[in-house]
Amino acid sequence: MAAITMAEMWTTVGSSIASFMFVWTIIRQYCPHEVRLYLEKSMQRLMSFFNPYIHVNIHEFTGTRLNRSEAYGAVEAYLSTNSSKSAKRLKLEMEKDSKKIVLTIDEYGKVTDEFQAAEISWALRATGSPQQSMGYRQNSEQERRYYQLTFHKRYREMIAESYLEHVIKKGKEIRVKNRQRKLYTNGVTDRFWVYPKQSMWADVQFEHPATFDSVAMEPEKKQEIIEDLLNFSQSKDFYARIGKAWKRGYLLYGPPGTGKSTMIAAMANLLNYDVYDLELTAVKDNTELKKLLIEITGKSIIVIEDIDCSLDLTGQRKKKKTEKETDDKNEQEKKETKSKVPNEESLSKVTLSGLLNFIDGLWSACGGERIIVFTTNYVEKLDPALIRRGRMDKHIELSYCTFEGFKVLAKNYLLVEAHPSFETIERLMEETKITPADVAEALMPKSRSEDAEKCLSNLIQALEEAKKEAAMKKAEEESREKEPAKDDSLLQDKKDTEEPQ
Ligand SMILES: Nc1ncnc2c1ncn2[C@@H]1O[C@H](COP(=O)(O)OP(=O)(O)OP(=O)(O)O)[C@@H](O)[C@H]1O
Ligand SMILES: [Mg+2]
Repeated sequence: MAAITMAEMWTTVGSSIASFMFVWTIIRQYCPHEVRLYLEKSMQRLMSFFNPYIHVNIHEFTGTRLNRSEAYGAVEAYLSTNSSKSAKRLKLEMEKDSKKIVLTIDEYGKVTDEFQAAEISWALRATGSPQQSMGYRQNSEQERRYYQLTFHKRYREMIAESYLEHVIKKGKEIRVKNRQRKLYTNGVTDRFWVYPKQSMWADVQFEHPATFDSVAMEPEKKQEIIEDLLNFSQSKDFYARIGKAWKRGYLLYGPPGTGKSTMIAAMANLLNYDVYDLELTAVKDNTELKKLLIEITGKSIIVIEDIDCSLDLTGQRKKKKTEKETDDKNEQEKKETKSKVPNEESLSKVTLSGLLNFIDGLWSACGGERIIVFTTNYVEKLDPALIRRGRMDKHIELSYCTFEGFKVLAKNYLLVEAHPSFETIERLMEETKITPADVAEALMPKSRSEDAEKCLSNLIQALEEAKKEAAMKKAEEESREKEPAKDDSLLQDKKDTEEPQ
């Protein structure tokens, strides 16, 4: 009797489910969109009464904002790392400003995640009607996508307190890693005055291939710089604790061709930062400098190349003090800078104080996580205030090529780590000065037939020529030094012979 009742009961349940499904299908197909939404919501409410699972929705667009929500973007990036392993419905995306293609779950696709032994599931859903969706323009009728996070209610606290933070943090990191980095320049500022709403910076994709592996310098020094940079990029909390803006200044100095610009590219590639190449001579005045600064985002390197030639920043303070100094000295100074600074006065009114404010004034703290790099060939010409620690925190000298530096270049250019000619090269490098740029040029195969052997002999030849040239220069200088003495002695002789008369 009981068995018959059970069978009957299951039949009744089965047929009720079937009729419900039938009615639901009719509703989905024929009911107006608003009615369907209303019924769906009511159903969800009813189900959630018995359901131990909690849902959290992260919408692509919130309120009236036309921009995608940051949280949605972060979740999407986070899910792109594990969804390809477990989800069955995937979609391929390539966001604007992203250099990578990403696979994320497609609409109605699902993916599971594990965190502190809790099983969490993610799904991509959409409300509204897809037919009416028009790109990013939103209204209540259009399709709105959202990620739905589902977990058991016993994990409520853990999810709210740590899991969501973990997802957003990881997602942001992935987005930063995947984004296409930019190289900005202010060389075309005129367009700002024509179209005031446009950015003062023009940009191109940053694609410099230099890395610290390709920079020729002593391994210990290189390691120290890498650690310094990595330490800076991970020290947000430290800077907040000590009450200092999250930025760091590097002064790279040394003769031309020793790798200053190469190192900046390597820094940007190491930290995944954008590069803002600031052309000071194209900045009209201090106000414009401030405007440029405000537009610079975080995770960026601001570069001012050849700071000694950019403007007469070296002299402006001193000029006031030394007005009474002899005209000769001023003439000499003018001659020294003239060749490097064409029409500087007519181009820019940026002052030293404007630049000092740019580096560490109140405005410099907007944005955070910035590195400022100055490069110069003549560190001694710079105003001490400009390069004092706190402004330029780390001074790095890039100098002539050492044997260690050569070994890096030989490995990169020729794939050679040891060779009988290395001994000669080491000896010659101790005897003469050669820039890494010259070494790199000598090691570069000039035709397909040039092998490592030939390139190394090219370098030996270049070193020998540099040695001869240096010897000749030295001899010339010595003879020039002796000449006045010779003249003096001739004069003395003449005097001696004239005196008895
Ligand atoms: N330390 C280095 N390691 C690797 N390559 C280098 C190094 N120095 C120079 N080079 C090579 O020489 C070329 C010129 O170097 P770079 O432009 O970095 O020199 P620089 O110090 O910025 O010179 P300048 O003072 O004239 O601007 C680069 O393209 C690079 O190939
Ligand atoms: Mg350079």
